[in-house]
Amino acid sequence: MEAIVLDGVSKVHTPSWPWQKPVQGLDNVSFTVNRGEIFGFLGPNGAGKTTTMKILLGLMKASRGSIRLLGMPGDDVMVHHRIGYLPESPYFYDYLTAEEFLSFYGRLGGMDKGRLAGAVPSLLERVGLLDAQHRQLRKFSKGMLQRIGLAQALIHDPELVILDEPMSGLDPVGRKEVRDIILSLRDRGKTVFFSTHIISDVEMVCDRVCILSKGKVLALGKVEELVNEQAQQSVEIVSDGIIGEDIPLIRRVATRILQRGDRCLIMLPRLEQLDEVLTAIRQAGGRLLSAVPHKGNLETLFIERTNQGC
Ligand SMILES: Nc1ncnc2c1ncn2[C@@H]1O[C@H](COP(=O)(O)OP(=O)(O)OP(=O)(O)O)[C@@H](O)[C@H]1O
Repeated sequence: MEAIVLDGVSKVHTPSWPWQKPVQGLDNVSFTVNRGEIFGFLGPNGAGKTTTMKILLGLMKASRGSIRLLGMPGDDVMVHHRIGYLPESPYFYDYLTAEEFLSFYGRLGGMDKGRLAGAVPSLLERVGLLDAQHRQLRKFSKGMLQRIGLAQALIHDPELVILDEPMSGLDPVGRKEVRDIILSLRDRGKTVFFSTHIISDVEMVCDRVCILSKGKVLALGKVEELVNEQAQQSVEIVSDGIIGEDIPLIRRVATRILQRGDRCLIMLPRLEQLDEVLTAIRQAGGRLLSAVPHKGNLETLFIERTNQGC
C-alpha cells in the first residue's frame, strides 16, 4: 500500500503585491511513495521540494491536484498524528534541555507521561544524545541540533517520516549518523520521505528517487534502474591520429572532447551514435584505441536531466 500519493499537484504562488508575477512552484507533479521504503526527493535550489512537503503536511494548499497520505485524504487532520516532520530550518527553544524539548513535542503529539518516560530516553539514545539529555539546546552543536530535530520528528513513533534536508550543514560523520537513523527507521517498517541536494546520500540509502527541477518531475524510479538506463546510453571513446574538434560530427554529438597531442577522448551521450562516430574517426585517418560504455551515476543523471529541464 502507498504511504504517499501525489496526483497532478500544481502550485502557483500568488504574489503579495499586484505588480508581482505569480510563481509556478509546482507543475503537475505525480508520484507515489510505497510503505516501508526510503524515498529521496532530489532537486536543485528552488526546485519545489519544500513546497511539495508543505502541501503534503497541509501547511500550504495546492492550486490543483490531490494527495493521499497513509491511505487517507491528505486534508484529514487525523492522519497528521501518524506523520513526523523535520522542517528545513527548525526552530529550537534554546533554553529547553534536550529531554524537555522532546517531552514538549511528545505532549503536542498526544503522548501521556507514562509513554513519554519510556520514549524520551530511548530516542535520545538512538540519536546519540543520551549524554546531553540535561543540556540546554543553546549549547548544542549544529550536528546535535539536527539530531534532536530528527528525534522531535520521531517522538510519537510516526508511520511516515517527512524530512526536509535532514543532512544539510552536517559534516561527513554527522551525515552518516543521520543516514544510519534513516536506515534504522526502514528496518522498523517506517516510511521515510526526505529531500536533499546531496546526491551521494540518495545513492547510499534510497530505494527510489524522484528528481524535481523547476517544479516538474524529471526522473522517477529505483536508483539502480535510473543509473543503468543512463549507463546504456553513454560511451567513452579513445582514439589516436585525429583532432576531435576538427571533425564536425564529433563536435556536434560529443558531450566532452579532451585532446592530448593526437590522442583524443570523446564522450558520447548515446551508444547509438558510436557507429557513425567510429566511421568519421576512420575517414579522418584515426584509429580506435578503446570504446567503453560509461558507468553512470546519479550525479551525471541529475546534472543531465536538470540541464535539459532548463
Ligand atoms: N510563498 C512563496 N511565494 C512566492 N514564491 C514562492 C513561495 N514559496 C516558494 N516560492 C518559489 O517556488 C519555487 C520553489 O521553492 P521551494 O522552496 O519549494 O524550493 P526547494 O526545492 O525547497 O529549494 P531549496 O533547495 O533552495 O530549499 C521557488 O522559485 C521559490 O522562489
